[in-house]
Amino acid sequence: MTAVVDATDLEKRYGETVALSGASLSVESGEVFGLIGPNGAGKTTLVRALTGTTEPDTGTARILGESPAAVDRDRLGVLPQEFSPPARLSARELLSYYAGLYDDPRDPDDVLADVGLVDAGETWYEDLSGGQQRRVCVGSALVNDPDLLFLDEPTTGIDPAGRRTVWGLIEDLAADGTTVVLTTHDMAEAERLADRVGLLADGSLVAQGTPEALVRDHGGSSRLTIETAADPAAFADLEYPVERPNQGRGRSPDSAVVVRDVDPAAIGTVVDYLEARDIEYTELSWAEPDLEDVYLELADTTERERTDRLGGGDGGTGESDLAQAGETA
Ligand SMILES: Nc1ncnc2c1ncn2[C@@H]1O[C@H](COP(=O)(O)OP(=O)(O)OP(=O)(O)O)[C@@H](O)[C@H]1O
Repeated sequence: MTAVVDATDLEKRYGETVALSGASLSVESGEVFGLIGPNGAGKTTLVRALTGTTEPDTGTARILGESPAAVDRDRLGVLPQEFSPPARLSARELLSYYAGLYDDPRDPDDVLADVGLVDAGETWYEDLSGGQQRRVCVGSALVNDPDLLFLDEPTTGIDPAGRRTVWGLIEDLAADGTTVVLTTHDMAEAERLADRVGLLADGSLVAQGTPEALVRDHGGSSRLTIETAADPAAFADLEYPVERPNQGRGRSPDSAVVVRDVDPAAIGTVVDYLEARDIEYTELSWAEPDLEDVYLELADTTERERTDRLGGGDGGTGESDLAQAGETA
């Protein structure tokens, strides 16, 4: 297979801020590569360095076999995170306008249909909803039928049905051989669309792999979540590890405990334990580890490392985890 995106040791500073600190990645032809990571990790800067809109301080980047600034724009599609097209053009006019910039564009009406906006074709951009606007922007990155497509948070602000339209579109593009690099904060999106996922933290890729491999290597064990006001200390005699849920999962840590590593067949023993000790609970739910667990674990580990490096840490325990993650990358 041919590497369509090939970046080695990219570094980029903005004054004192280190946006990229040795980011390397390679994306093969026809792959969908998902880039995930916390706010400020460097995802947009990496996309900008790979698409020729910013120059890295050091390191090398090649896309479609050329330097990003030299690549034939007819072969490249880019949806930036911030994109504000002229407000007083209709959705159809905007797509026609962008189509006119290329030698052999797609029919704008087909693109309008692809992004699910046929009925809103005559509406001015400024009168579209936020999600519809984003869909027009996605369409504008597709009008030249690119071989390589960068989508920086394509579905932000799009409702669940619209998100599925965009997901289907990306799947169809990938099936036709388009190489896609996608940044997202939506772990379900990364897990569903990406052949491989790279986790960027603190300016470098700390782990890369298929979603399955990342979950296997870094996702930890299964979670049995018990909605209860009881303190984890009440579970001291339970034979499984017990912890508070991570706040990244949108739960108040005081309203639940998580029991790790319980086989589904053994859930009954945990229920017996709760009942024998009169521990009140409202709900039990069991889940396999997923990409969100990987994200929370590795992003948290990197943050602890960074804080320790800056001398403000509490001696966190993530060193060995990060070393392991580095080996994966
Ligand atoms: N043009 C710029 N000038 C100064 N600092 C910048 C610039 N662009 C990015 N940065 C800084 O570089 C770091 C990385 O930013 P970047 O936008 O690449 O992160 P990100 O991972 O895309 O974040 P988010 O998930 O919030 O979009 C941040 O600290 C940001 O403030």
